[in-house]
Amino acid sequence: MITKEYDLYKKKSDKVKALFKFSNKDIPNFWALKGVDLTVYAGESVGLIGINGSGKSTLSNILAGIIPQTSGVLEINGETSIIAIGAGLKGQLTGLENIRLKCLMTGLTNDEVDEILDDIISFADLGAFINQPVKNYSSGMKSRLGFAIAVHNNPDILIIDEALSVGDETFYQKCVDRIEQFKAEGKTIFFVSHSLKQIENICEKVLWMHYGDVKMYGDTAEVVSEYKKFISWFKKLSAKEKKDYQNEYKERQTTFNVQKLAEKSEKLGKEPEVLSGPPIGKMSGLTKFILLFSILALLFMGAVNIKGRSLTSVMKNPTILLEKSVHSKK
Ligand SMILES: Nc1ncnc2c1ncn2[C@@H]1O[C@H](COP(=O)(O)OP(=O)(O)OP(=O)(O)O)[C@@H](O)[C@H]1O
Repeated sequence: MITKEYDLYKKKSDKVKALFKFSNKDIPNFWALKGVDLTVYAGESVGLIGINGSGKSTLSNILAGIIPQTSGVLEINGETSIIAIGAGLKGQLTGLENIRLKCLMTGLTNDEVDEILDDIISFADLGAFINQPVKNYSSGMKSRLGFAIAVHNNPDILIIDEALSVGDETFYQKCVDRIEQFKAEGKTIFFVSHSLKQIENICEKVLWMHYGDVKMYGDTAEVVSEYKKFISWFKKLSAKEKKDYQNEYKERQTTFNVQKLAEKSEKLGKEPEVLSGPPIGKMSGLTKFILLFSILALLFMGAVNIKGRSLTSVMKNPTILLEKSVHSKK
């Protein structure tokens, strides 16, 4: 059961302040994922759908290893590669430099990059723009470059987050052909899109995310049909009803907690596992106390050392730390 909790600090300094507070009550938090439990097999292509803010990108970034989950075990068999508009591309570098950089980062040698360079350039089909800084690219051009690099790195799991919604029809078809080839090779595809047409075209299965929960997971036709019913029901609501509905679900995302996760897991017969520690401001009072005590002890030992005094003499008379150091007296 994967969860993702974000801290909603207004300023970075609030995060530091939170470290010195022994109560965690006032720290605003938000559960973007409230326990996602899913098994996807090699060769499957899974579409991720849901209204804005339902958790699709959060889930795909966790799958790609870009951000860590707050709790839950994620078992990934193989290399992942994510294509999101502009993700991982460096704006100051040219398209060509970005290709080399991203390929080297995935472990290829310079010689190996040279071997696939022409193919990537030809797939991206950016003409002279390949030598321009990526910051001058349109979103469609960034998507072309991202897609070309990702597919040539030959991942086992390809995650495509809205990257095909900005390209033109010709490029879209070229990507679909490549995705079909990937599927035939037994690779797994996660495809995030607001275009149900694209989802129906590419995916056999669909995961419908709804305010951090899995609303439905199953065959594309079935899930898309239920999703369409929901969208048309939602559209018919008055502006106030829509707002109330959204507020109610958002509220559930702020009041969610480990206890509720445990209850949910129990219902599903699952054991919740907390992997990573809580965000720093959310550590328990005792942990914060131990951490602060250790920092103060280190600073104290540092000061004793700098002053050239023995620990016992400082313990007997701490004010000698304020005197000139023993070294400077010499
Ligand atoms: N870094 C962050 N800090 C705080 N909240 C975040 C952060 N990233 C995402 N969120 C919140 O988590 C929720 C899920 O966001 P996410 O981007 O995963 O949704 P999405 O389904 O991909 O939305 P969209 O369709 O608009 O792209 C949203 O309410 C968003 O505001």
